[in-house]
Amino acid sequence: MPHRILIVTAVAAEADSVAGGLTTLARPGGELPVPGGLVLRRYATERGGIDVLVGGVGPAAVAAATGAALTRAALAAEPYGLVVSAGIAGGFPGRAPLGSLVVSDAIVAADLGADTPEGYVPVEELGFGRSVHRVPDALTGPVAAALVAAGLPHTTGGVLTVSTVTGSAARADALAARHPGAAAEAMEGFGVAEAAAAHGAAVLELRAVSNAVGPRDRAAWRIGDALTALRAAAAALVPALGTLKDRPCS
Ligand SMILES: O=C(O)c1cccc(C(=O)CC[C@H]2O[C@@H](n3cnc4c(=O)[nH]cnc43)[C@H](O)[C@@H]2O)c1
Repeated sequence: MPHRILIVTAVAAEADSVAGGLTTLARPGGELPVPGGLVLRRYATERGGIDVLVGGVGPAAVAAATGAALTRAALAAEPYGLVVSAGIAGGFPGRAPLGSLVVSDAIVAADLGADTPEGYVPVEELGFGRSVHRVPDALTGPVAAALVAAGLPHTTGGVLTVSTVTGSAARADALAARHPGAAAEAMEGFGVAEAAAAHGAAVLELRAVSNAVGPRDRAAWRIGDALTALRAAAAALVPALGTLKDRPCS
């Protein structure tokens, strides 16, 4: 069975960057509707197909969209082996500078738990659910190597999924202390990961840093630079994506 990959972004600008990078090596294969008013943009490579989906902002919207795309693929007997959550993100200062890339070694729901007088308690400690998808080295390693080969600055680390963008130093410090391996925060990775895991697909998160995690400073955002980096990463990854083994996260 050919290797099939689904790349999920939150918004169209991110999907445009990914598509721009893919088309340096992959052939456009048209568009396909997905139930729920979604559209897949399709690309063909020598090793299999890559589909790009705009799944919406936030973990709930993107999980629903990713689930719809995965279900369509399963019903069509063309399941995805790998799902990639891609887009812009906030980078933790000192770990992921503006314009650089982050490859996930873990995808973490940073606020899926309970606040208690003793502090935050993740769902695992409450006795239900999970808040972490660990990404195997077999996925993270080749992707990071492809970015190195293309000369693209990157960090390998945890990517936090939040429902509220961090806007204060106190919140940034609390997240960094609770998740010392975190390199970036965004709003979709965990939703994509939950949908992928439900279908037995491997999952990876790839982020380009548009802003620092910390006090809100809209003037300091570098969304254009991040979208340019995302495009370069997509181009660099086409050969690597086709060689990755399908390994679900743990
Ligand atoms: O209004 C603000 O202060 C603000 C700051 C950063 C980002 C936003 C967004 O609405 C973008 C959300 C969108 O982009 C991803 N993203 C980018 N930077 C971050 C971040 O620092 N923390 C969380 N998400 C971020 C996210 O995945 C969404 O798709 C607003």
